[in-house]
Amino acid sequence: MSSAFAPAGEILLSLSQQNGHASPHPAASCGHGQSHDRDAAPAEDALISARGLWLRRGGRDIVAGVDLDVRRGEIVTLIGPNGAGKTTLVRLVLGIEKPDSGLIVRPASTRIGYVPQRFEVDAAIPMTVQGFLGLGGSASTKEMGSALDEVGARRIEHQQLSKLSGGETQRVLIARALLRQPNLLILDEPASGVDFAGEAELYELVEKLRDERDLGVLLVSHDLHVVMAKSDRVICLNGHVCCSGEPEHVSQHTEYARIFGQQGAAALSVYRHHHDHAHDLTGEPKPLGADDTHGRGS
Ligand SMILES: Nc1ncnc2c1ncn2[C@@H]1O[C@H](COP(=O)(O)OP(=O)(O)OP(=O)(O)O)[C@@H](O)[C@H]1O
Repeated sequence: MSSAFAPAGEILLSLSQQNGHASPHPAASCGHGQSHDRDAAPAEDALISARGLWLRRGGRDIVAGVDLDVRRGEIVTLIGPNGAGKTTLVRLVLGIEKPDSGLIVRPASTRIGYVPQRFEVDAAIPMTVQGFLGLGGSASTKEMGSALDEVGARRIEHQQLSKLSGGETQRVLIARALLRQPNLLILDEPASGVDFAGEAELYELVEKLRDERDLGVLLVSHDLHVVMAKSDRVICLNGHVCCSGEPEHVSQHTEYARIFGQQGAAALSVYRHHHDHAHDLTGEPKPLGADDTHGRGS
């Protein structure tokens, strides 16, 4: 295995192909806005770029020839069936896992805030939300309060972590990620363990943070309705990239239809028909406002 590191931490990892990998999976070229050309240069304006990532474990390719770019101000969502390699791809992007081959470029200016898929709280260890946010000691009480304000969780500042609901826990984890002042937020299934209404609210929150902070967002989600409503680009993964691009394009791709069937087709139409109103967090209709720049409603 060979590796090359560029100055100033720009190229995190560049490995030549190993383990007898052939060329990228043939289905990884659907031409829906995401490049899958092994020779394509990483995007210059991306917060993070990956080219030709491969990870092989237990005799099979878990991530096979995947390209990825996330830029400021866009929400990119990874979808795919269980075991498709979504979390593994996130781990590769974060540098937690090392690919067998491929290239990951992260400019020195990129600051990542990460919200993990699972977070176990040991009820035997007493810790308030504020105490948790203060772990590591770099944030002031004011900064912690302000991050909790931003995620709509100020009122639980002094509650025990172990007593929080799923949605509250996710908000606290997002607040913790914001304390790093990220320009790239990576969330692995932020709505797992959250009910339907809470899920919609969480994605509203992610969209609000993207808008207000001009963040790039890389999201893993199973909820196709929300994905299709909130994402600027979708990457449908099944080891390799089945298809990718704007939600409309992805929804018309045969691989997407094969994986998600009727449920997948319905997911887009629910959100992308023309409409003259939006809905608030309680589901009540409201007029389209100036902030409904994406024209998304229900
Ligand atoms: N270190 C490893 N060794 C062997 N297999 C692994 C390893 N890491 C992940 N896998 C396998 O790779 C596959 C992809 O896992 P991953 O968690 O990335 O999928 P996912 O798309 O996030 O799934 P889910 O939607 O269920 O969360 C799974 O079958 C998993 O068991």
